[in-house]
Amino acid sequence: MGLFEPDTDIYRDRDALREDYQPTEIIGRDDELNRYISALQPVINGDQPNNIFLYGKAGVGKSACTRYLLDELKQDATRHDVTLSTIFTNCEDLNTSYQVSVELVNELRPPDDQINTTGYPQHRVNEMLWEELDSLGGTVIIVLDEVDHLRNDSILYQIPRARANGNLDDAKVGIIGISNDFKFRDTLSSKVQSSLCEKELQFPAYDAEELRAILRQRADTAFYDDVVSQDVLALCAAFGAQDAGDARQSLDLLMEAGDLAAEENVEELTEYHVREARSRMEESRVKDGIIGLTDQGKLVLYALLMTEQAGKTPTRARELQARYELVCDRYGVSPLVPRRMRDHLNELAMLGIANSNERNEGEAGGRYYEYELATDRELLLDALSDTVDNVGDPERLKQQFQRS
Ligand SMILES: Nc1ncnc2c1ncn2[C@@H]1O[C@H](COP(=O)(O)OP(=O)(O)OP(=O)(O)O)[C@@H](O)[C@H]1O
Repeated sequence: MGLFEPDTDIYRDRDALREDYQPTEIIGRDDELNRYISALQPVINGDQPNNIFLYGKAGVGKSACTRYLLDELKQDATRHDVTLSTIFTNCEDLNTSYQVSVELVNELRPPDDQINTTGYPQHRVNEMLWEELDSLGGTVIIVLDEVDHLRNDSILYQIPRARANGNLDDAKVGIIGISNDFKFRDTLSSKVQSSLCEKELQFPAYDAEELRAILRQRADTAFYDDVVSQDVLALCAAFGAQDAGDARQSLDLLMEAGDLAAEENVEELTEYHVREARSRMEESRVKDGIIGLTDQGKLVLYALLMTEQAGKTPTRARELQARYELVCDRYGVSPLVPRRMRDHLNELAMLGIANSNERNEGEAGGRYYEYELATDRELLLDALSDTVDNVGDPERLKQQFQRS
C-alpha cells in the first residue's frame, strides 16, 4: 500500500464545497435575482445594456449570481439572435484604469497577440480596446469584480460613454462593477457615479435559514447520502449567521468539519466535528491576522489584551492610549500619535480580532467608539507570542502579560 490511497468514505465530490464551484441553482436570492434580471433586460431586447453596480459583504452570492445570470442570459441571447459576449475580470491586482484597459485588450486578443503591460500612453491602450470591442461587435458585458481596488477610475466612465463619444460604432458595452465596500461608491467621481451606478443592486447578508439551504444543496453533492444530518448543517449555518452571514465561510466550515471526520475515518459528521473545525479555523484566522500586523499593530493589540485582562474593556481609544504608551516604553519603541494608534485599533476590528462599538451620548458626550477583544484571550496570547519577534522575547511578553 502506498503512502497515499484514495479515501472517499464520506465525500462523493469534495470540490463541490470549494468556492469556485458554480452551483446550478441559486438559493434564497429570488428578489435580488429578479431585480438583476430587470437590470439586464435591455440586452435581450438588443438595446444598450445598463451599467450595474452590485454591492454587498463578502460571500453573499454576488459573483455566484452574476455568473449564473450571465450564463442564462447567454443561452437566451442565442435563442433570440442577440450576439452577446461577456468578460469576467477580477480587479484585485489591477489598481489603475491603464491596467484595466491592458487586461481587457489582452482578454480580447488571442494568446499570440498580447500587449505589454507597460509602455503605452493611456489613449493608445484605449484605442486598442475600442478596436477590439468593435471587432467583436454585438453586446459586450464587462464584469469588473472587486472594482474597489481601482485607485483611478476614469475607465469606469470612459467605457460606458465610449459609444456616445464616438469611440465605438458596432459594440454596445455595459459594465457590471462588483464590490464588497459600499463606501467605494462615495469615493467615485460624480461622473463615474452617474455612469457606473445606473442600476444599483444590494445583496444583504444571509440569515441562518438561507445558509442552511445553501449548505444542504452543496452537501448533497459533496457528501454521500446520510453523512451530514440536518442538525449538523443547522449548526454550521447558525455559526455562519452569527459571524457575518457569509456563505463562503459556512461552506469552508463544513469542509473543515468533513476533513476532520475523514481523518477520523468515521462515516458521519457530528456537531463535535463542526465545533472542533470552527475552533481550528478561528485559531488560524487569528494567527494569520496577527502575522500580518505591523509591530505597532502588535503593540496596540498587546495594550488591548492587557486592558481586557485588567477588566477594563470596552475601552475608548483615548483611555487605551496611556497603556499603549507604557507598552511602547517597555519595548523602547516611540508611540504613535492617538489618531494613528486608533487606525491600528480599527484594523484590529476589521480583522475581527477586536470589536468596535459606536456609542452616542447625545449632545454632551458626542459620538465615540469603544473597543474590546473579539477573540479568546489565550488564543491571542499564543498567536502573539508565536509571531512577536521584534517587540521582545515571547516568553517575557507572556510573563509580563500575566503580571499586569
Ligand atoms: N444563493 C446562493 N446559492 C448557492 N450558492 C451560493 C449562494 N450564495 C453564495 N453561494 C456560494 O457561496 C460562495 C461564495 O459566494 P460568492 O463568491 O458569490 O460571494 P461574493 O458575494 O461574490 O463574495 P466576495 O465579495 O468575497 O467575492 C460560492 O461558493 C457560492 O457558490
